[in-house]
Amino acid sequence: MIQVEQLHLTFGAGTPLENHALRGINLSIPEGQFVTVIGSNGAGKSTFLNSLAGEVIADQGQIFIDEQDVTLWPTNKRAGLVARVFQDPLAGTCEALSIEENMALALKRGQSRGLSRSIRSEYRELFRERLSRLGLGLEQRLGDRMGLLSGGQRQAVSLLMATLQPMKILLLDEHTAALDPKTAAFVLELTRSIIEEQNLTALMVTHSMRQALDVGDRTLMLHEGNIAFDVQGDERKGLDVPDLLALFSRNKGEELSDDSLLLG
Ligand SMILES: Nc1ncnc2c1ncn2[C@@H]1O[C@H](COP(=O)(O)OP(=O)(O)OP(=O)(O)O)[C@@H](O)[C@H]1O
Repeated sequence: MIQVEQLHLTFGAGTPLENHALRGINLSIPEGQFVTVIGSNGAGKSTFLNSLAGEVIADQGQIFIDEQDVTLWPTNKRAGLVARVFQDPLAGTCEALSIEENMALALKRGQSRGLSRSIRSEYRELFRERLSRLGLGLEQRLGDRMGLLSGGQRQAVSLLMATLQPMKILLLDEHTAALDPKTAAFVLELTRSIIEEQNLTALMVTHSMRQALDVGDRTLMLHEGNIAFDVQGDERKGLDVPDLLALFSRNKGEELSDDSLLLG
């Protein structure tokens, strides 16, 4: 469960480059809900995810995860609660390390213990079991360097790594955008099944309005650092891309000028 109250964040406050990126976001997401997040370039989507992950700390407002006030917690303290997968398949893994070393690091996320002691036979079995569900044969390649894997294989492993240890909140920042359509569909289906199996609360940023409606339980649109609309349940069912555009115009009193949102 995520509760966000009056969240504000300004970059470069008091300088000529001052940018009020988050402007009083209020949001409540129940446990197990899968929320898709859309919005034009610069709307504040990544900044919002960064604030949930603890990578940036809000200037005002509060964030609660499972009723704990995590507003001032740094990233490492939130590691047992929040995990992320980024757009760039290279971002979530270390290419010089093997698949099993990467997975061992993921298992130790937020802890200070070293890597060498962590790869034990019991973990290998767990890694093999998780990798085998991908159907990519990676369970036979535990010792291969991550750098040998394709972008889609790496992104699938990143997703497994993010969800390897118990956690509550999964943040996906356009994690399929750099993949070809077939691989993107595979990673998206994997995402869906992991979220469902582990009953995770998830936010997925996408630049495709179509994908935002096809996936998950609820769709939010951010605009200029705040929520322009928020649809779920019966209201969301049956909505099409033009309906989202109309919803935006109705709520904000302006037309959406960013065509990139219609992609996909
Ligand atoms: N570290 C930073 N320092 C200064 N300004 C920043 C920083 N990070 C983001 N911003 C600014 O905050 C605003 C929101 O950026 P953010 O990256 O959250 O947008 P976004 O909705 O994710 O956009 P995109 O779809 O282009 O990724 C933008 O104006 C951006 O330039």
